[in-house]
Amino acid sequence: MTAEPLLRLAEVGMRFADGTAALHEVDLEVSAGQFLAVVGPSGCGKSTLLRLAAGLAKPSSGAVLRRTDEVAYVFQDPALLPWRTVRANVELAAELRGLPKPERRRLAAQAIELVGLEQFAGHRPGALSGGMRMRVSLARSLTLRPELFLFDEPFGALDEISRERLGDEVAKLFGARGFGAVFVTHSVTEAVFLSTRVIVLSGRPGRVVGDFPVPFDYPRPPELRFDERFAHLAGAVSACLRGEAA
Ligand SMILES: Nc1ncnc2c1ncn2[C@@H]1O[C@H](COP(=O)(O)OP(=O)(O)OP(=O)(O)O)[C@@H](O)[C@H]1O
Repeated sequence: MTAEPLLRLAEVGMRFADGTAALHEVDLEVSAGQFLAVVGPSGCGKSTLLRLAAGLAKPSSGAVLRRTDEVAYVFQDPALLPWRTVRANVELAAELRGLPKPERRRLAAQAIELVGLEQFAGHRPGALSGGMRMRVSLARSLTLRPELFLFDEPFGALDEISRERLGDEVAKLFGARGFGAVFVTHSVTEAVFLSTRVIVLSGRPGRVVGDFPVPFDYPRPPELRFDERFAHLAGAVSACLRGEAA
């Protein structure tokens, strides 16, 4: 199986105009059905890496090759319109694409069901918890059936329980849809729980210092987080992040 990768970064370096070097010779690949988690110290260039992957910036050296335009970018701010209901917010992406109303409705209803918000479809964002708002944001990106998801620390502002629940949701969606994903996080547990592979970046300029395949099958039960093999792998990723030899 040699599926053409959806995204490939080849020896990517990034140096900003002010001289700040953010990334150094980063190589990575993501194909459909691969969920790549990226961890690294603060300021090591993780968001920069996602911006390059999305085509929002050009690398100063190396190449970014993306085989799809069907990309969803999910970040910490759910960016919902407060005056619109959950349903109307979820419909927004399809609306901006110019899809006819019945099609938008259908896609939105499907996505709302996928993230378990059916009972709240008529509510406005102000009446929802932070975790629920994030679910609305996820549902909105799901309507366009993206091939590649780019997540920039999407659950960083949530409490631990909401964060784990959303992690469970994302793992479920990935198991069902099999998109390609790059997920930036500060949480090693989140990285291991969600991904098929964890990449560890060094301090700035970020370069790949660890690459850990994650062997657990999907669907992943929440209790996996307490499994001994899980703890062992998370421990190895943490040690790498702290700069200890594996
Ligand atoms: N447009 C820019 N011009 C100059 N420097 C920048 C620019 N954007 C980012 N940087 C710097 O590049 C480095 C990497 O930033 P980036 O936001 O990618 O890091 P990060 O790993 O996502 O950080 P965090 O984990 O804290 O969110 C930082 O030192 C940042 O200050």
